[in-house]
This record gives sequence, C-alpha cells and structure tokens, in this order.
Amino acid sequence: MLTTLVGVIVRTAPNTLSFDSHDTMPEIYGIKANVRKANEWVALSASRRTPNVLSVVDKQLHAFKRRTLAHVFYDQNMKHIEDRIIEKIKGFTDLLGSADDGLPVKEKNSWGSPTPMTNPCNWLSFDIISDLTYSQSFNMLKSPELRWVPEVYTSMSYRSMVCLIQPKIFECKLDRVLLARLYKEIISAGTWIYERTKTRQSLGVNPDKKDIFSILMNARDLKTGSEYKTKDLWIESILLLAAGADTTSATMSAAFFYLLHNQAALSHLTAEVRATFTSEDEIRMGPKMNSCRYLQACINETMRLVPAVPNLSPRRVQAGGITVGGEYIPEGVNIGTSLYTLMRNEHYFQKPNEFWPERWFVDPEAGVTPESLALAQKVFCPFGMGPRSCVGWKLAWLELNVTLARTLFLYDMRLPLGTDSFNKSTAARSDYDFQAWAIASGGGHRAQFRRRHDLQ
Ligand code: HEM
Repeated sequence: MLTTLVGVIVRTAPNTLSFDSHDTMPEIYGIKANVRKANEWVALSASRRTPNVLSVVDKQLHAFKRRTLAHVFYDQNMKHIEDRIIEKIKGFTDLLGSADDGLPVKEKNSWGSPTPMTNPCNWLSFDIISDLTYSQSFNMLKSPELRWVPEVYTSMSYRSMVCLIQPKIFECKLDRVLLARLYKEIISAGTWIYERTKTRQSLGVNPDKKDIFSILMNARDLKTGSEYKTKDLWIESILLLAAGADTTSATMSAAFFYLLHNQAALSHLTAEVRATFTSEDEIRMGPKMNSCRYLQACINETMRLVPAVPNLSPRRVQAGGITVGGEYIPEGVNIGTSLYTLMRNEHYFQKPNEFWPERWFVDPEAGVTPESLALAQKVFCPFGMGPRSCVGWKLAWLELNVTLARTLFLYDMRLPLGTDSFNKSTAARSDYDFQAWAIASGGGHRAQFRRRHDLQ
C-alpha cells in the first residue's frame, strides 16, 4: 500500500492530499473542520447545476436536504418500513431455493446449481430502494425486465470516479468523448428515471406508505424557501438508487464471498443463527438479532475489507486554512482519507488483509486484547464520519443482518466443487476482487445452496 511505503500523507493529485491516519479523521471530517465538500463532487450529480445531497457544496442547502432525508431513517419510520423490506428479502431467499428456471423449489438434501451471487444481491437491494423511493419496486428478483439497471449504475460509478479524480475530464466534458458508450447508456437510463420521477410525482404525497418521494415532496425549508421541484426529485432519486443499492449489494456480495471462503466462520455463524431463531418469520431487527454478535462481527469484517465507499472522500480547505496532523494546509487544497487504506492499515488491525471476525472479540490467547479491540473499534468507520457521513446506514444494517441471517437459517451454503479458497501461487486465502469506483464493484463468485434438512 502506497502509504506504507511513503508515509501517512500522500499527494494523490497536484492539489490533493490523502491522510492514512485515524487521528486526522475528525480534523478533516468533523463538524468543526474548516472544510466543505470539494467542487469535484459535482460530477456525482446527474446535473451540473442541480446538486444532490451527496454532492451539494453549500452547507445550508445540504443541511436542508440531509434533514429531510434523515426522516426516512428515524427508528420509528424504520419499524414502519421493515415489513416492506422483509417481503423483498423473502423474495431473495425464495430465489436462492428455486431451480434454474426459477420455478420448482429444490428438493431437500440436494444442492442447487452454482448461483452467481452478485446478481441476486443487486436485484434485492435495487428492489428495496426503488420500493422505498417510489413505492414502485423494480421487481428484479421476480422479473428479468429491469435487470439491466445495476450494470448502468456500475458505469455511472466508474464515470463518477474518473471525473472525481480527474476533474478536467468533467470540466471539459471529455467524459462524453472518452467514455462515449457509457455516457450514452447513462443518459438513456437518466431519461428513463426522469419518466419514473414524473409518474410518481403526479400521484402526489402518499401518507400511508410514506415513501421517500412523499417525504421529499412535503419538505420546505422555512429559512431559505428551498423545496424539491421535479428536477430535484429526479436528481435525488438517481443518487438514492446508487447510494442505497450499489453500496449494500456490494457489501452483501462480499459477505457471501468471505463466508464461502472461510468455512470455520461460516459454520460458527450458521450455528449462531440457528440457535438464536426458531422460525424464519422471527428473523427481523430486535433483541434477538442484536444478540447475534458473530453475525455483526462478520458484517463488520466485510465492511472493513470492502468499504462500499472505498476512496478518498475529498473535502476542500476553506479560507484561513486548517491544521491536520500538525501540518498547516492552506485554503483550496483537497484533503481526505481512503477508507480502504485506513481499514487495512496494519497499525490499527492485526492481519489486516484477512477476514477474521474473531478480531471483534477480546481473546488475549488469540492476540485480541481489550486495547487492540478498542483501537479497531475506534478506527472502524465504513459509513464515514461527521456531518456528511452515511445517512442511510440503518437501512443497510437492516438489509445485511436480516438477509444473511435468513439465508443461513434456511439453507446450507458452499462453494461450487472445485473452487479454491486459496490463491494457488501465493497460498494466501482468496480476497474479494473488486474495483474501487465511486462505489465498490466486484463479484463473479458463485455459491450453491441446499435447503436445511432439519427444517419442516
Ligand atoms: C453498506 C452500505 C453503505 C455504506 C458502506 C455507505 C457508506 C457511505 C459513506 C462512507 C458515505 C460518506 C461519503 C463522504 O464522506 O463523502 C455515505 C454517504 C451517503 N450515503 Fe451511504 N453507505 C451505505 C448504504 C447507504 C444506504 C442504504 C443509503 C440509503 C439511501 C445511503 C445513502 C447515503 C447518502 C444519501 C449519503 C450522502 C450523505 C450526505 O452527504 O449528507 N447509504 N455512505
């Protein structure tokens, strides 16, 4: 890793510094930091002039957008929407148990054919966020019609990353030439989402179902008069599909990968889930789920190794400059920390590149002391930090916990025969292979499922 070779501060672009240290995170991302989102974030909105909650630079407008969206993720509302989410997760587990033609349920005791895991994880998370956003699910788990959507979102994520790290490409509109094919696809997907936005908007506020559109359409900022017009709704919904689906599906797909390649962890987790719950319906958020500490450790370990937002999230230093890690940084410089390098830093995590859920439990014999655990907990921040951290983490946490628990409650799971858990040339255990676009994107692994034989 570059920072291991050259030190804690790396100049990643002429005007950009990356800090590979947890101590400097609050200085860069904390509420009091003299920074704002870097201008380059504009590339993460579908419009150059209309920002979304992730890309907006103006702090007042951001506060309004964030406050509005936060309503969706309040505990009370999460309880209200949990059933809708669980219905989709049931569609996911049904799909894992169906034969290739998607119809007859597999016989007990027989392994299904190898399933490429990225697909159902994508379909599930897009079905959930589209339902929560528009009250109209893309229904990808059940129907192939819209299964092209995740691929276009990967293209968007790739283009956003290119523009974020090479802002001139965006400023001079070179992405339209250099990434012409992707650009065309992205534009036509954007037009398609615009049509959905107008259709949903024409239905008005929906008080019963309380989808995200109802909350946005109702929102007014009394101080500034800001509200969501059609274009804002469109821009925000494009982002929500990316931020709410791609992130969670990348994490879920990686979690399946690590469990499949680590038999001991898979057995431990399966035993925990089956000892905790007595029926599928019982598997939802609540005290029983909270007692599944090994499940939480496996999810945390996945997010540590594959943070869904892996790259530097740049912030622009404001007038007067800022001191970070004892170094003065003048106005106008972009600064940030890559969550990928931070959470694989050996100063904070022993065996940093290994999937080792046991690191989240004190066990001095295994080398986990109260101090090393406290350090790992302090550094672990897959959802970012400060006022621009992830607003949707509770949704992601629910999806990941319930989906993994239900899958392991219902099925035995294995790697297709002949798949290696170790890299043949290095003998190291396989690591998840992913691309660090704006959102991590990877996969390609397969799994086989067999209905649990002791379940009626
Ligand atoms: C495992 C899943 C997820 C991870 C690891 C994740 C991670 C992150 C991170 C690190 C940020 C901060 C980016 C920055 O500092 O610039 C962020 C922002 C954001 N996330 Fe997530 N996220 C996940 C799931 C979700 C979900 C399910 C939603 C739901 C819609 C969501 C919505 C957002 C939004 C809207 C922002 C921008 C917040 C703001 O700027 O105020 N995320 N996410």
